[in-house]
Amino acid sequence: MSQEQELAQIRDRIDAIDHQLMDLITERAVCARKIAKIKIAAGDWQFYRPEREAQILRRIKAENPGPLGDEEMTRLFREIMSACLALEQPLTVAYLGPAGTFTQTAALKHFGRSVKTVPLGTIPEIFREVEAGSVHYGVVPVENSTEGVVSHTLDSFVASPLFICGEVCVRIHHFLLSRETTLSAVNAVYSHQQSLAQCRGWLDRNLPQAERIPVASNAEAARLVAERPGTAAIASEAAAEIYALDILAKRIEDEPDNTTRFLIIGRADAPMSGDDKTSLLLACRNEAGGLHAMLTPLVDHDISMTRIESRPSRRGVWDYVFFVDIMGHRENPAVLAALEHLKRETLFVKVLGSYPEAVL
Ligand SMILES: C=C(O[C@@H]1C=C(C(=O)O)C=C[C@H]1O)C(=O)O
Repeated sequence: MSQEQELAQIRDRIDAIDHQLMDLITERAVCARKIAKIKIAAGDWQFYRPEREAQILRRIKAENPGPLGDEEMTRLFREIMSACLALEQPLTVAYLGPAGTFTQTAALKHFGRSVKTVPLGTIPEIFREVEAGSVHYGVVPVENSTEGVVSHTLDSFVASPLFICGEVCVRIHHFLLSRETTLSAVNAVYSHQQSLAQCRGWLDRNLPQAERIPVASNAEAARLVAERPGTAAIASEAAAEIYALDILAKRIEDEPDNTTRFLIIGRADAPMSGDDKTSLLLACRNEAGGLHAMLTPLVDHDISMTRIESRPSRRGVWDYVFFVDIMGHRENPAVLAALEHLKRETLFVKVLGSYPEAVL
């Protein structure tokens, strides 16, 4: 067989496979629609099921035979599920805008591209719109591996009735974007304060003369820079396209593993998926051994803590609340017992939500 004939044969096979794939995806979509009908008949308006989606993605990851990597395979299934869910109910998801922020990347990574993403200007606005029910979910950054906690997000939880129903991590790569074509023409760099901090070393070495100007978001920086000669923005690759800027330098973050964790907030948290986390807001007694008493119930019930953050409580000077993440769902017996124990040992305990551990 000539090389031409062999190629033609394999391409015929690919066409046949695509046809089969289309039939199967269609059959899957019809199933999702049937589920929607059953949900509606039962008066269940909870179309989006984060725990079910996490279970499906975990199974896909575990069963993936290769040669496609797990990340690629789960991404494809993420999009198929997103399209199926959109047939049941198109979700609206608010994120920290404008378009092109890493929070938008996080929203699309978590929900897939068949949702409608709604850019909002501030983190408190996202909380307000989700609370008001004008969007289904919100996505907010909570911590960065280089720069630590996003305090606006943690503080917003203190007075909010919302729950955390998911988490997603995004590897952050920063790009220097500008209308200028050389670094020497740049005399000011705009970005979100966290991004300026994440590229501090690179800026010190490559743009020591440029003023660093913090603005509300990276995408906002890109938007401003598009109008101002002599400036550059630190933002995502996506922002370069949206705001028609040139990329002056790629991947300028100081830490190559720079990752941001985002939370999905909604009016309810998630049922158990089998691999879950629970986020808590705790206040310990302001006395000797108070913090120890707060941690003992977790140790006693063999619960592993993945994070602890303290924030001023705003109730008095040197008074703190703690944001604690633990492994396990709040309905898990060991977690339930630990929560009961915690209620006795602390001033207050608020469960911010249980949710599937990030799969993607
Ligand atoms: C199909 C369902 O509804 C949604 C769509 C899913 C899917 O496409 O697999 C999974 C969970 C839900 O978000 C379901 O509840 O199973």
